[in-house]
Amino acid sequence: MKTQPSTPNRPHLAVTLGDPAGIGPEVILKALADPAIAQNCQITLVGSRKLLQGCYQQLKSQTAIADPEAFPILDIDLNQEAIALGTGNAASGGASFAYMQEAIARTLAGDYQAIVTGPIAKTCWKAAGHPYPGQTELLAESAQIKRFGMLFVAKSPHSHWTLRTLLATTHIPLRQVPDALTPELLTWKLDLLIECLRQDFGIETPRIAISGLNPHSGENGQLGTEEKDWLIPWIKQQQNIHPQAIIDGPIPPDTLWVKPGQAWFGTATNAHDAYLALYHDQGLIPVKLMAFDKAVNTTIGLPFIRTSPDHGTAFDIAGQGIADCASMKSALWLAAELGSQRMIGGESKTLQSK
Ligand SMILES: NC(=O)C1=CN([C@@H]2O[C@H](COP(=O)(O)OP(=O)(O)OC[C@H]3O[C@@H](n4cnc5c(N)ncnc54)[C@H](O)[C@@H]3O)[C@@H](O)[C@H]2O)C=CC1
Ligand SMILES: NCC(=O)COP(=O)(O)O
Repeated sequence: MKTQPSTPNRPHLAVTLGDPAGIGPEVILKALADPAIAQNCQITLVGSRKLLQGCYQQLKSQTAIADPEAFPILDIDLNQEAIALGTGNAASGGASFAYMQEAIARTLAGDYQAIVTGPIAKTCWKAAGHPYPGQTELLAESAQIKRFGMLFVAKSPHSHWTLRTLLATTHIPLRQVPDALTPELLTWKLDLLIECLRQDFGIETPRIAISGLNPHSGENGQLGTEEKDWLIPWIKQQQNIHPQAIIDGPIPPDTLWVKPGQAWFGTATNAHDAYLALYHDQGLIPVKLMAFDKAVNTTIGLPFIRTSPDHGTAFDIAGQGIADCASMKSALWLAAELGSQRMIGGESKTLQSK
């Protein structure tokens, strides 16, 4: 295994390949073709060396792609013959699960400051006998953390404004959402968000917008009662508990995204520092509309940094060389930035040559 020089404040990132039948290896090697990334952090690739080599050899004549041998590789070569690009199955799910287990164990042992994960398919994990809703839940369980959150971070290339969206509930059926949403759940999600904004983004006096659940936030109970019954009183209570913050809401879910949309394109300057969406698609439809090629999925509440691109395994285009690596690049940048910040234990620091 080759090693890279260890430089102060240059965090060490474990980068898992994700599902080997998907676009994870391709977007990772494409992203690492930008030399600025490795200037700001140390990278160890976690996954099959053979697969990385195959990806590199296949694509090197048609696109800018890094030679995987330029990085240390934790080689995990599982069931290679049963894995076919574009077809996720139990073998590919078992492999991506093993990559994650290795990265998590070594990160918990102190080898890495951050894990950047390639996308996995939940169905393939299930087929391999690992029925987790996602990587987020595996990370939290392994770190023995009960309170964690899925926060999407995207920096606008138009205005440089940063969109931050926390999901209050994540991978559960829509039908279960109203019952899962409770004042207790929202209280600790909001606490996590406020702490993350302070620690990782240097925002001591955050402005946070909270979505309603029902159309028009229930229209005073006529279109749904959750807002009237508990969400409005809960927000008032939280405003008293967090006097340093401004907590707005419940904002009708359709209009909540107008201001961030304008801020993204540079036509508004007074958008909030973060948005709390009550369920997966309420938050991720606007995030992906604005920033599919930019957004980073981060897990907050863990004892280490975790980032990931916002997209999935894209089995439909795997092996074609056409996958866009921009979201993976953003995930690597953000992990390096947050890692170096936490290492110096200080204020927000923006990396060079971004
Ligand atoms: N962080 C993670 O591990 C995530 C995993 N997934 C998983 O991915 C699998 C597939 O999910 P889908 O809903 O189909 O979402 P997807 O993001 O994999 O694909 C949706 C569409 O976007 C395209 N696309 C995705 N990433 C792209 C890229 N980098 N460049 C160009 N085109 C790209 C795909 O070709 C497809 O047409 C599921 O099993 C899901 O669980 C989904 C989201 C995140
Ligand atoms: N839609 C977001 C998503 O699927 C993220 O999943 P994971 O990071 O928990 O694997």
